[in-house]
Amino acid sequence: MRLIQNMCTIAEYPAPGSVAAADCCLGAAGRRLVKIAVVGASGVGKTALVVRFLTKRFIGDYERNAGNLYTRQVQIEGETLAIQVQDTPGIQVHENGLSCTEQLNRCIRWADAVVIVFSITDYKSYELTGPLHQHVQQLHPGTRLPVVVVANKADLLHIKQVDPQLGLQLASMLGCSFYEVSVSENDNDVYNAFHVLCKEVSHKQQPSGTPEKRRTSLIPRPKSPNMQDLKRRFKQALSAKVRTVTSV
Ligand SMILES: Nc1nc2c(ncn2[C@@H]2O[C@H](COP(=O)(O)OP(=O)(O)OP(=O)(O)O)[C@@H](O)[C@H]2O)c(=O)[nH]1
Repeated sequence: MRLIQNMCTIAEYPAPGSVAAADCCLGAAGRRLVKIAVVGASGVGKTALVVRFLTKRFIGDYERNAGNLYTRQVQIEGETLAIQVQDTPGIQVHENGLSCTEQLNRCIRWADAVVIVFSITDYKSYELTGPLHQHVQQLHPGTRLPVVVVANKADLLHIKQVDPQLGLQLASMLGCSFYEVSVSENDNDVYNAFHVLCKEVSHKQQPSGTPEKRRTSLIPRPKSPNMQDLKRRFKQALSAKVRTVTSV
């Protein structure tokens, strides 16, 4: 697809701790980089969502993906950020819980933020959201990774299995933003979901005391009155008064 640039696969990630990985806060042209992984059960519309975000188009049929990485730039609060979006293979659910491949775990560890997608036409995909969120947080010990929950296929109301209210409740319980979208019908909500996530990561990446903050503290304060000058003027006024009094 022509609008998609810099595509590569999960296998090409720098290993955590490598020099390339340490550099990963900066993208091309020294822009700040935000890395987002899109995860969820198979068939919920992850690829469709990513393609919609990148191209504003809905194509309809996608190959089962092997984990492609896409790049685009986004304006967040006046700054152009480089965004890498990782599409991931669908997660299988087994009786004893999630079955995440090492490839998927590597991808989640790599990410600065995660989009968890379920389909309102697939209750099992909704049930996966809680355990998946927990799994994501476990792979990022010591920090709270920004996560957005997206309920897709809102256009398929006639075969709905999940009430949007349930998605909203779950997301707020998990402390995540929630978007109900129809990737096939609307690109605004899709964009908003990614935008909110990028903003959250951007704020997290900006430690206090960064140039932005320091700049504000360097704004020149109004000059305090010059004490020497004040004293001199006070003395002048006083002696003038004394002179007037003496002359009377
Ligand atoms: N009606 C409708 N169909 C959708 C929507 N989003 C995706 N689909 C369809 O759902 C099917 C699966 O979409 P994919 O994007 O391939 O899903 P996926 O989660 O990437 O699937 P895996 O690669 O198997 O993990 C495709 O036929 C899409 O056209 C939507 O919002 N509405």
